[in-house]
Amino acid sequence: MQSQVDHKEIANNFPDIPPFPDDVATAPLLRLSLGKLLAGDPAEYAKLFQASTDIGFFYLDLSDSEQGSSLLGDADTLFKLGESLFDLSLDEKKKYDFSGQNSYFGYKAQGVAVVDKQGNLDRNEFYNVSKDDIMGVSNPLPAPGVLQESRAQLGSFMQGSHAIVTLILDILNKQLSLPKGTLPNLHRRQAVSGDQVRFVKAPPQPVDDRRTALGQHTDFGSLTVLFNRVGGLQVLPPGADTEWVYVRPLPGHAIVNLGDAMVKFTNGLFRSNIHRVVAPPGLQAESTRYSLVYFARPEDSVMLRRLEGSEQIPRIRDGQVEEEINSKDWIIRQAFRARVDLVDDIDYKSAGTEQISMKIKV
Ligand SMILES: O=C(O)CCC(=O)C(=O)O
Ligand SMILES: [Fe+2]
Repeated sequence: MQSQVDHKEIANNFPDIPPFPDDVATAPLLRLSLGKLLAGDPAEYAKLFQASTDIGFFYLDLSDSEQGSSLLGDADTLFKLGESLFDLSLDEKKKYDFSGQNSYFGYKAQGVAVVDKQGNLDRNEFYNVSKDDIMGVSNPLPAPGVLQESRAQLGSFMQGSHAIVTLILDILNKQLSLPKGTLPNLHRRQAVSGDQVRFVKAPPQPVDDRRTALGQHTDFGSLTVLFNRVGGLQVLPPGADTEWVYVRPLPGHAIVNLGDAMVKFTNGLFRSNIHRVVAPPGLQAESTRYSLVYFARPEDSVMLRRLEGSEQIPRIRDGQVEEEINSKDWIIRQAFRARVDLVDDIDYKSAGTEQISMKIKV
């Protein structure tokens, strides 16, 4: 199993946020250094590969390189922007709900998705901003003034996040001995894709009714770069009879996880781990939880199937059938599967690629 994060070397908690409790079970995620990855450190490359196959989640220390520090600064700016964005009235925000037009960009109100088998509804709101819109790859969508005024900041955050995604894809490409550029070339920044920034807000929950805020899921793209300050994110580690454990937010770090596309590209060698968001633990339960995400997804037309050209990627087994689906269709299907307002056949539990990930039974 992986080494425990050493909390002593690094700041334990975020200023102005109640401490994350020490008495809850946390995921022993590997902690990688962006500085070392940028420097081409072989041991760090090996850790990246291990994290990608074992659990598909890791911490990335952004504080030890200029590139990372600049992204941390952009994330700070967007956390503030997220607060003003969600402070708009519900009527105003609902003007930017484009789900009726089969688009996952824009606003998602609280309480539209089923989170568990009892049929309880979600307890968080989202705003998804398209990378293509901000980068000028597609026509701009209507957006509230606070976002219109912040296009430069959004662009800077997207560029910084995408650069990290490209670095990680490039390293994994090398580790897999795939033909040069295979993975990065499926995720070009100027190509049409479902890449997006997501702002998330979850209000404190009533003391006697604390429930799942965001239902269990695997991310459906390639790589997710997540900024958390208040706890609540949980992962279900691989293996039989495992239990949900928290991912402790670490100052100066992003939480990075692999999505379904990486599982499909590697026929189950890499893992897209199931996760969810519950009420924050301990004293943090009284806090409003904001989080900030960059989702990198394959370009829209990319078919989500095993990549050719690597001996390390397991072959398609006899009788195994690969679904014929491109990135765009996969994302729409997964994004809307639990929406009471959009689909008749609710699938709250969709395991994404769990069935082809090699190390778990759900
Ligand atoms: O808010 C978080 O910490 C996680 C959000 C998440 O998993 C998602 O939006 O896919
Ligand atoms: Fe997620």
